[in-house]
Amino acid sequence: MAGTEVISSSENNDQFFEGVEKLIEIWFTPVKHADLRKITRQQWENVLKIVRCEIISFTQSDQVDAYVLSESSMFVSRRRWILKTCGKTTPLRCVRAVLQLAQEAAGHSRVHNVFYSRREFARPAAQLQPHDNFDSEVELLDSFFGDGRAYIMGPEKDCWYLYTLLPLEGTVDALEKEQADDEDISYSGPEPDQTIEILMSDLDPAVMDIFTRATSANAAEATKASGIDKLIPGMVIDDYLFDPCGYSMNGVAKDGCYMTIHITPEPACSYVSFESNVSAASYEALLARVLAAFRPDKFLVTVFATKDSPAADASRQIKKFSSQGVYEQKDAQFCRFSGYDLHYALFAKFPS
Ligand SMILES: C[S@+](CC[C@H](N)C(=O)[O-])C[C@H]1O[C@@H](n2cnc3c(N)ncnc32)[C@H](O)[C@@H]1O
Repeated sequence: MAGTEVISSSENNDQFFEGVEKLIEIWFTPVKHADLRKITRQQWENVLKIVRCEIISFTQSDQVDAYVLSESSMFVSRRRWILKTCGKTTPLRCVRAVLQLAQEAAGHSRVHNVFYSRREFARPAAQLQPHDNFDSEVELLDSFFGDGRAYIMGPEKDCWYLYTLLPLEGTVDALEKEQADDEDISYSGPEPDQTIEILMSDLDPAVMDIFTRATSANAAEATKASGIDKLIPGMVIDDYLFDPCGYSMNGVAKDGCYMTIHITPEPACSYVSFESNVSAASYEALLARVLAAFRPDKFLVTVFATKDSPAADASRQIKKFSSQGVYEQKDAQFCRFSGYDLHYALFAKFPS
């Protein structure tokens, strides 16, 4: 597919694929009748050409349209757009086109907030501009959004980059209220929101085998054998098994929650990402289930939660998570943004 480049390593002839994704999430200020789902599939296909990837599957709930892509996933809801792409894709190159479509086709002209994040790539120099370094990514984001802030968390090789807007405390709510009054929508305050992401590397080869065509006949078989279907109950699953290996899935629930998992099983570069906006008072059990399913040697976890989210405390608990002595916490950081708290933590298996 357009963005797929499997590079051969000259050292050991192992196949290399950059599983690490770039993740962009844009929230628009609510406007009566505005809805990003008015953007047609053909229009999204044109946008994704700029990114160098394609739509391979689609599912939806009442609140969210979920696309499995040749390189990861896209989620579209009334006022939130999420694009997560791996390999050598170029998601930031399509932002201008998305902002234009949001205005012209969906009725959204005001950006409420933006989150762009990614882990350090296994091979940063192999990325295409602007993704070959964070400074260029920030420069491009600033050219769209103006008042962004950039953060780098964690130690150099395992660091996690984040760009977000930093409206003054209270401004976002005031803007939303003002907009709601103008539009005659009853304003019920900012929506509680939360996202947990678990980015895992150096995974158990026996688990990774499940995500090859040699072991699993199809995606549904891999989903069941790995226990992915049991991670979060009530999800309608749309899964895809690549040939000869590789796996992607989106899950959508009736209440609007989503989950998404992407797997690069090649032994030289094994990588799995898990993400969901499911709300929970504690993420400890979910994290334990994800780790038991994939058995990574190393993982980093991030939790964003608004102050009124049931997960507001869950993000603090991540700091204490130790998984019965299997993992050691290597680093932890905390940031307070307007309306959101963010926790980042890095874990590695205790040496056996
Ligand atoms: C799209 S998937 C999931 C990537 C994800 N970001 C992750 O967490 O690793 C990538 C895996 O599928 C494999 N693959 C096979 N055919 C592919 C294709 N046509 N496009 C993208 N990946 C493909 C890659 O080698 C890799 O193992």
